[in-house]
Amino acid sequence: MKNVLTIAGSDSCGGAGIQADIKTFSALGTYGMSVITAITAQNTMGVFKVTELEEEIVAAQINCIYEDIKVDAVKIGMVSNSIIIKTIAQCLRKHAAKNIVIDPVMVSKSKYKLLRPEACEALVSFLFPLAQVVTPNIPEAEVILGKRIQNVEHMQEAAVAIHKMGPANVIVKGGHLPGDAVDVLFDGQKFTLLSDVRIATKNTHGTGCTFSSAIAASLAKGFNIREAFGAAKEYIHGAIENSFSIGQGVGPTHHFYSLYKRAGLVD
Ligand SMILES: Nc1ncnc2c1ncn2[C@@H]1O[C@H](COP(=O)(O)OP(=O)(O)OP(=O)(O)O)[C@@H](O)[C@H]1O
Ligand SMILES: Cc1ncc(CO)c(N)n1
Repeated sequence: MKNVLTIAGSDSCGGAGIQADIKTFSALGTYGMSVITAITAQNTMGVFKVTELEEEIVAAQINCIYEDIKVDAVKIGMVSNSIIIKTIAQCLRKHAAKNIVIDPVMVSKSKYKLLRPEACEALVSFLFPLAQVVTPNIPEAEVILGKRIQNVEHMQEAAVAIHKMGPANVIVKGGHLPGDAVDVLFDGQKFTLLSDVRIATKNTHGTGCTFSSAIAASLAKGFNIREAFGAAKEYIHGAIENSFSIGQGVGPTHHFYSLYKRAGLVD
């Protein structure tokens, strides 16, 4: 069994954040662990309150895990302030953490700010250089670079520019552009583009969290970055295709659809 850690925020309605990450790790046959950075009160309609945790308890959670358990990959999601960002960077350096996947979460689908604007610089300068891969969506890449991204060519340029900020690989996700869902990987030398038909659904709560967690689980299993990208793209496609409506807003993706089908729990 490979062990995968998520360092992220808790999503009370279970569609994104820590909860989506652990479901993804489990569905992909890895053992999931968590370091919680913030507690969000959210549902399918929006984020209503956020409490950031103290950096001491974030550091203690990370140290506890690394001092006892071999961590095969770590995914970092919502980290809302620069003190917690610096603490995480320090702890991961101390433990020589490997296979670090950074999803630079900034704003929820409902437009709530999950990263303090003044902390963006810390995220880039302290965490990006530690990453095996960073996975910004289009609005995140636009904030990081201060530039509009309107097509696949712009996504490729953005991947090159973000690569210069220190990560070994960059995947710019195209979920926010119209048309097919095209994602761009840049490894410092060449591009890999993966494209899927866009699934017509409103239920895409947590797609970014799920995608980056699938990459982390795949890296933990020994896949190289291109293989991990392919496995994550396939996983997110199935999870969105089988997404469902709970509540009144944006519903979650489905992590265990193939297991449920085999067990006769769904049609
Ligand atoms: N409707 C869709 N159909 C197919 N693939 C999609 C769809 N929406 C997003 N994707 C894919 O899902 C993955 C996540 O991309 P997306 O841009 O939605 O992430 P995100 O905006 O970070 O998500 P979140 O809002 O949860 O943070 C990418 O591989 C993207 O191409
Ligand atoms: C805790 C958390 N992390 C990430 C997202 C992604 O938007 C969210 N909605 N909530």
